[in-house]
Amino acid sequence: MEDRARALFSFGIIADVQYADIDDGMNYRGTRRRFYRNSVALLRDAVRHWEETRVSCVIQLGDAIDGYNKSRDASERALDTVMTEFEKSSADVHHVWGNHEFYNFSRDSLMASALNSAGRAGAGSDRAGSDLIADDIYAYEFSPAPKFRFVLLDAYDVSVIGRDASSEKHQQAMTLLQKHNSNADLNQPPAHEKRFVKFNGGFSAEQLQWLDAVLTLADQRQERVTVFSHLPVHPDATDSICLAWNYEELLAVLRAHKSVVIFISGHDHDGGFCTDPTGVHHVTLEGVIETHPDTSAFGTVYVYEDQMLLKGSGRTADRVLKYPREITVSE
Ligand SMILES: Nc1ncnc2c1ncn2[C@@H]1O[C@H](COP(=O)(O)OP(=O)(O)O)[C@@H](O)[C@H]1O
Repeated sequence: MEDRARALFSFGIIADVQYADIDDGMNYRGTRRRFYRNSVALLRDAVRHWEETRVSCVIQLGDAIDGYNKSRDASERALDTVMTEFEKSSADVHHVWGNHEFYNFSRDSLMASALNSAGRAGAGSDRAGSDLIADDIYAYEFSPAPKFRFVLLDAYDVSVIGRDASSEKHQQAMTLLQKHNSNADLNQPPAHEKRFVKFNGGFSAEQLQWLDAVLTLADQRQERVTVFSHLPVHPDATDSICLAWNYEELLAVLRAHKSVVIFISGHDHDGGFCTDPTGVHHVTLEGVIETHPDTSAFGTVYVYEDQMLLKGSGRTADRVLKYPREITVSE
């Protein structure tokens, strides 16, 4: 691997910590063990590593605490436990929201919680004060270093779990879900288009338009853009059940902009990776919750002029992520 000291900057990535103060269990299909209590210890190790590495920022890719906390009236306590570890980071931590955020909290309470990191975008954002794109859409962008831009997406913008039952977007999501899924239990996937389950969601037209505008500006400025979302959007980078509902629309926006270099998501605890024909790399990060206490699952990404190097820890693999296109002054 290239000399890491020469990197322009570096950042940490971690997904699906899903902490709960309960004994180990299994995933729904009974195929993977879940280490609910130990997951916070793996997070602690990751933060310690990033402190030593002196990363510029950390991106938490969603599902910070597990839905089990809700029924045990332990959501706030579990969130405090996880946040205590993130607070040990001297670098800013940016939080993406996943399905388990919505099992524990309403959208309004998330907006008012420590999981709303939009204020940390600061001067790097194009918007004064780094506002969200709308009062109720948790998506924002910022520049972690000159010529680089990070975009955090809200994959539960149109969803049943992420929207109040009385809202238009909830109705819209329910109509879409029931059109594709006729099961009585909407968490049970249909035979085809398995992604149409209640624990997934999608991006509104408003969010797609905003992303398109951010990427247009980034193209003009010749920036390199990395996009983060809880749900994966590339069928080759994940199990089909884990995809965002309207992943094709999101992919079309990414493919239309030469500034986009990497897309990073969580949700699929087994992880995944592919490179789109456009050259954009899609990384689905392994979930901490299904990671044995003896190992780990997180990444430290070293950013260079022409590529990023993902240095994986434990079951996360190392990857060389070459940028798809040269950027030249004449472009
Ligand atoms: N095949 C399925 N049929 C019915 N319910 C399911 C199925 N798979 C998952 N679920 C339920 O959907 C929710 C989310 O699934 P889970 O595996 O916990 O997601 P995550 O990977 O985000 O933790 C849970 O309440 C789980 O019990």
